[in-house]
Amino acid sequence: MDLGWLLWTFLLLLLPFIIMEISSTFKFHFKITSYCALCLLLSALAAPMCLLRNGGRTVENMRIISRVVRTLKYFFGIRFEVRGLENFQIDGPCVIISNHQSILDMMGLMEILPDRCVQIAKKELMYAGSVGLITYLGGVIYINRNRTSDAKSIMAAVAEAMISDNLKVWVYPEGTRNNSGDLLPFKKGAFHLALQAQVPIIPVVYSSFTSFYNQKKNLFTGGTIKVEILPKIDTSDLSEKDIADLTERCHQTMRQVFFRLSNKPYEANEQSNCGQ
Ligand SMILES: CCCCCCCCCCCCCC(=O)SCCNC(=O)CCNC(=O)[C@H](O)C(C)(C)COP(=O)(O)OP(=O)(O)OC[C@H]1O[C@@H](n2cnc3c(N)ncnc32)[C@H](O)[C@@H]1OP(=O)(O)O
Ligand SMILES: CCCCCCCC/C=C\CCCCCCCC(=O)OC[C@@H](O)COP(=O)(O)O
Repeated sequence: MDLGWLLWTFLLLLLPFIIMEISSTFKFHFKITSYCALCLLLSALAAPMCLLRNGGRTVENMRIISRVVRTLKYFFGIRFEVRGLENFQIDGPCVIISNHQSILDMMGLMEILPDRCVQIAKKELMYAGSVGLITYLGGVIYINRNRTSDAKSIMAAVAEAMISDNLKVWVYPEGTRNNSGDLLPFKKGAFHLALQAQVPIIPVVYSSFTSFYNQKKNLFTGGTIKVEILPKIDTSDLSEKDIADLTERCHQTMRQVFFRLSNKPYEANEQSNCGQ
């Protein structure tokens, strides 16, 4: 057999794998594009409802937004198993911290969002068309992650608003999306905020998406997300010097729960979270 035939046979054998790869890449991008398109569409539908009902930018709009966003999961075969909802039943403000894996997190966020709760988001989200508009109408607080001093002064103002307006604030302490199957070290903003406002912290953990959503493997199928709302952590006896410790404690607790919910054996983390 000459070399040409050998090459053609080899290519022919590879063809099914090439087709499978192209079709899975296509399917993945199609699903992600549909997700973004649906977010834009639902936001465009929710915006007039918010304006008609509440007139402008207010946390009250979050009720409408969460009801609308909760329909998204049916399009993508996502189910939620929620435990610990009773831990949200506290009077007054608190800081809620949770892990952040992907843009799909908006479904998990809205699935359990308590009343009078706004989120901290990167300012770039403001420019995401109708999604930006709906975040503005819902009272989302924007921060510039490239300017620590600006972010800090905004957080200080948020601490005051939490008390005066009885707000809960949802922060992703990893500071960015992370779909690695582990938690990133936590930034300290959420913990400063809780101490400045003298309010408790409620950790929320979502199980790993990697079995049904993985950008690197072009994987996006339906799946079940386990969610656990943990008991509140009191901060009333703590001061600035305890922040590193508190951050580390929350990180460790959430990491343990994350591994348990994701059915993965717990791997002790040698690296300290402090000073990150
Ligand atoms: C249908 C469509 C859907 C609709 C969806 C609607 C909902 C939308 C939901 C949207 C969801 C969107 C989700 C998203 O967009 S996630 C991305 C945006 N969110 C975040 O980044 C939140 C988490 N980040 C932080 O908390 C950071 O700490 C910030 C951003 C505040 C600063 O980060 P930075 O990297 O710049 O600095 P650093 O953390 O290394 O800290 C540096 C030093 O400063 C000290 N320090 C920090 N903070 C404070 C403070 N407050 N007072 C006094 N000091 C403070 C700190 O101790 C440290 O000092 P030292 O300890 O080393 O000495
Ligand atoms: C006319 C302008 C049109 C702009 C179109 C923009 C398209 C965007 C459309 C839909 C996006 C739906 C996503 C829902 C909200 C996702 C919030 C989110 O997850 O933000 C990521 C942020 O937490 C962390 O960002 P990085 O991981 O640091 O990066």
